[in-house]
Amino acid sequence: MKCQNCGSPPKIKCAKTSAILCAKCFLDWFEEDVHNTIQKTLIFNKGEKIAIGVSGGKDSTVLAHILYNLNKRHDYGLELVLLCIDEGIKGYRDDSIREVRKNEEDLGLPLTILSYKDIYGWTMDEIVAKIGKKNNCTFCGVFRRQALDRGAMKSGCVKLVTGHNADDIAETVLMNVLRGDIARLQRCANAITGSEGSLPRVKPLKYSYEKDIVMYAHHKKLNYFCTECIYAPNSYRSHARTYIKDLERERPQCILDLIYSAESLSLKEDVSLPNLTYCEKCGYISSQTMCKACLLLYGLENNDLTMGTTRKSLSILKNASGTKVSNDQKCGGDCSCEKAAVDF
Ligand SMILES: Nc1ncnc2c1ncn2[C@@H]1O[C@H](COP(=O)(O)OP(=O)(O)OP(=O)(O)O)[C@@H](O)[C@H]1O
Repeated sequence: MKCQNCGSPPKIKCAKTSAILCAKCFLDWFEEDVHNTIQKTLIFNKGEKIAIGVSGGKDSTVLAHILYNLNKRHDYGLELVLLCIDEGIKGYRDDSIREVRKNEEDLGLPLTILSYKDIYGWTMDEIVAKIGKKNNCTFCGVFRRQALDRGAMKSGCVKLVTGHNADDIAETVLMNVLRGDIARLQRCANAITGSEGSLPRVKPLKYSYEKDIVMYAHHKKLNYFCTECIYAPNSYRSHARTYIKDLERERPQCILDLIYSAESLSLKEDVSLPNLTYCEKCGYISSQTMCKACLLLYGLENNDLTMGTTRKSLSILKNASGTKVSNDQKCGGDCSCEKAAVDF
């Protein structure tokens, strides 16, 4: 067998295309594939300041390196900065932050680290000590989403880039189908998400397969942290992930097809979307009078250990604000393991 591109001894089978390539041709192909996504989806404009959300994991590490290289090679004209959120999870995030710092050194990009403790007054370790492991992913996802937004805005960035890959998005599509969440289903596969008032979030790896990302990191010898969050439960997402991995073994194209299916959807006119306003407490964009993070903090501070369940949140929100609330005030966020299939 030979590399299909240059005839050298082959090393890698691309998960996305099934092509057999040598390491060099694979690395070139992978970078150009991400470049094509960026070109096709028009996610950047020249001169923009962009925050890259870096957790120290493989996806965001690969994302930071590729964006850095493509920005120079193709003259995107972007000003790139790194943004890391420290959730306060000992034995997990403190270790991954060490990898983030290595990326900072390797790339020479400015890094900002913001902590839940500073923003919300609580670490995830403290939250879990209080509420247990059952709903902790809801807190983490909601808090991280806001923290990333706040961090990026504070640094003067106009967009936030995340390392969500094709597998992540296919899982989210499937979860939204299974939950019948049509509004999220329609937008969860977009390359740019985010509504008025919150920063646009972009996903340049949305068509990149997880297996190819791992191969890229391996052959580029990138440092990354690869331990699952110690608080991640047996979540709904992990079932979707297992199911898609099984399907992928039979037919690798299924990951892209799930994404294409969601991209092709359009909402019927009678599907109503929430109106956006600003949180009365903290001023963050919200579809209710109190944003999700303030609602969760309210529950924590008032010793309501059942907070995070939709019904309970709804009743607390009603009591706290005296206003009418809709079913949109569900748990949500960007944590990969939490039960809701949120758009990011
Ligand atoms: N603590 C964090 N700080 C900054 N960005 C984060 C953080 N956690 C997640 N993100 C962003 O959200 C994306 C998806 O989150 P996910 O939970 O899948 O990350 P991960 O599995 O910890 O790491 P990675 O996606 O980098 O492999 C990440 O690629 C990253 O861009």
